[in-house]
Order: sequence, then C-alpha cells, then structure tokens
Amino acid sequence: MPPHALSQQEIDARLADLPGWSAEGDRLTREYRLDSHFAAAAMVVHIARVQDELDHHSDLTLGYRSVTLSVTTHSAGGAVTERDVQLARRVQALAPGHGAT
Ligand SMILES: C[C@H](O)[C@H](O)[C@H]1CNC2=NC(N)=NC(=O)C2=N1
Repeated sequence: MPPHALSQQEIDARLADLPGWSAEGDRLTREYRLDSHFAAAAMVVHIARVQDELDHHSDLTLGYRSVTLSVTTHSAGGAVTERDVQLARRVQALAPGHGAT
C-alpha cells in the first residue's frame, strides 16, 4: 500500500524537528552549506547510499559548496509522506559528520 499524503498540519509538526527544512508545494527541501566542493561531493555520495537503503530518492544537487535536496513521494502521486520525512531525518543526522550547516 502506498504511503499516504501528510496533511499540512502533520507536515508542520514534523518540520518542527527538522531545522532548515521546509515544505514547498508537494516537496520537502533543504540546502546544506559545506566548507569545500569535495566535502559537498562526499556528502552527496553518503546521501545516495542512504537513499538506496531506504529505496527513496530525492532530487539531489551538488553545488560549488552546497548540497540541495528536494523530495516528494512519487508513489503517493507526488505528495509529502512519512517516507520523505524519514529521508530528511536521516540526512539531518549525517550532516554534522560532513561539517554541513
Ligand atoms: C520500486 C521502488 O520502490 C520505487 O520506484 C521507489 C524508488 N524511489 C522513490 N523515491 C521517491 N522519492 N518516491 C518514490 O515513490 C520512490 N519509489
């Protein structure tokens, strides 16, 4: 059964524990800043591994010294679900190890 779309109230409650993340339309997004391009690239690889583990994948953009994620759940017709929140939490947890802010 596909995950269900979260209500705006449910999304807001989850974002309270995800500083820097925001809901934009049917997506959760966040930009992280890093000290170097290489550090940003390493974080992208780490996120890619987590995404394969979760079988849930963001649009993941490597910048000069930034990493940007935008995630929605396609199987819910393009809506924010618990799967997006779970990915955001995992990324939030690994970010400090990369010096990402
Ligand atoms: C078959 C596989 O479970 C699906 O294609 C997964 C893979 N990654 C995914 N990622 C995202 N963001 N949404 C999905 O619905 C999704 N579905």
